[in-house]
Amino acid sequence: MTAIASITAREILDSRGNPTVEVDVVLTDGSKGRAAVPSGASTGIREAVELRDADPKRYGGKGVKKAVANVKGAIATALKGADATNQAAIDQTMLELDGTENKSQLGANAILGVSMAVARAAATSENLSVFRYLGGEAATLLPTPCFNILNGGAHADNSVDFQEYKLVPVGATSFAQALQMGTEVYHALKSILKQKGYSTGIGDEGGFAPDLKANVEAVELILEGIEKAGYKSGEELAIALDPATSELWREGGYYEFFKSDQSQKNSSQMIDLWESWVNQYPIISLEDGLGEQDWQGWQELTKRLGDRIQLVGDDIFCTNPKIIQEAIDKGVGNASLIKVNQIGSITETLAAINTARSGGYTVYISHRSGETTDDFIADLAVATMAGQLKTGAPCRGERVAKYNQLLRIEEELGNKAVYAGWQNFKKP
Ligand SMILES: C=C(OP(=O)(O)O)C(=O)O
Ligand SMILES: [Mg+2]
Repeated sequence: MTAIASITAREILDSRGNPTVEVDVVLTDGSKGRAAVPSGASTGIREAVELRDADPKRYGGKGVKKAVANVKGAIATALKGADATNQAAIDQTMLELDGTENKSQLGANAILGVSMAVARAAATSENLSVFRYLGGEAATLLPTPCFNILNGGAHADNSVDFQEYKLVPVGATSFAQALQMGTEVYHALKSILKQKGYSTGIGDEGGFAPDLKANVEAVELILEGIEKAGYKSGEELAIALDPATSELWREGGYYEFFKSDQSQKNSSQMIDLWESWVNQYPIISLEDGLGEQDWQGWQELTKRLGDRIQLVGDDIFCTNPKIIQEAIDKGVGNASLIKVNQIGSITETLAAINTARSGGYTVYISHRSGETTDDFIADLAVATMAGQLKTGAPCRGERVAKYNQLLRIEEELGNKAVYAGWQNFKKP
């Protein structure tokens, strides 16, 4: 047994300039683990609680001193001497100490920071990479990266209603090649935007954030970028979308395109829109195509498009095993996004993945729009053999930290490494 000797924490900044929690764990054999917690902007209503101080004099009420104090106080005391290699017991101790359904007592940001830092320290103690420590010998699958190269919605101050237009290098033969392909198209897109007189300023996840004339123009520009970079769309690179439509949902039960033309659509008109896009373009994955409030619409969407493309639940599932099970039972979606801070511990994240898989759903590991250079999710994607990961554009330090870690993992695996490519997707 390798016991926890000490746990400390501090308030640091994330990529949006908001405070977040960083945790340091030291074991009795001297092994260390550090982790930092991400933060979303377009959050699901049923996510675990991110504890913030609400003191308007510090960071506009966004400080995390309380969460930090909870790590240094109650959590550090409860876990001192605990076996760091028993992740399930570590996480269970924190859940019991918190005692709430949504982690509102200690904060999901406090609990998750410790959960990840303990896993890192335990991996170090066993002289293993994190992906190997969590995934064992079987963990050889490198995820297909989904590069969010055009940002809209809550992640950019532009005219685009939909949040993420992602490039998926399904036809690559290795992760390194996928990264190269995605990056080449990213640069090609930049020159196309410049040529057309659009801004090349970027949004929260490093994708470009131009003021386009229509939401669909983003898809067409990306297809142009693929061609300009010398690749074939639909074969070598395809498109994944996260319109994050919970943000567009209004009380009256309709969707409002409030950034572009103020037009409205009901649920079935939204499904028609997606169907027409899927008919026209090489779209292989659609996340939050309808809002978290629209379960009935989701059932219809799944009936209409579930055989053709991946339908990912993010806001609607919140990485919560109970909600994922409900979705499986009701025929809602066919894939689950997995965000560690939506549920707030590593053990529960793994449970969410197992639940999704038990219903035949694919799993898709994800960053948050507010990130740090912590690269834990790169290892998690390989450890769980998820086969797909999104962590923004191939640009900005906090995004490339994850992609670069996957290059290192691929190198460590050598000829055992397998690139997921098309594995989770249907060809358009
Ligand atoms: C990454 C996302 O954004 P956020 O972190 O803002 O929820 C998302 O919606 O998938
Ligand atoms: Mg999403």
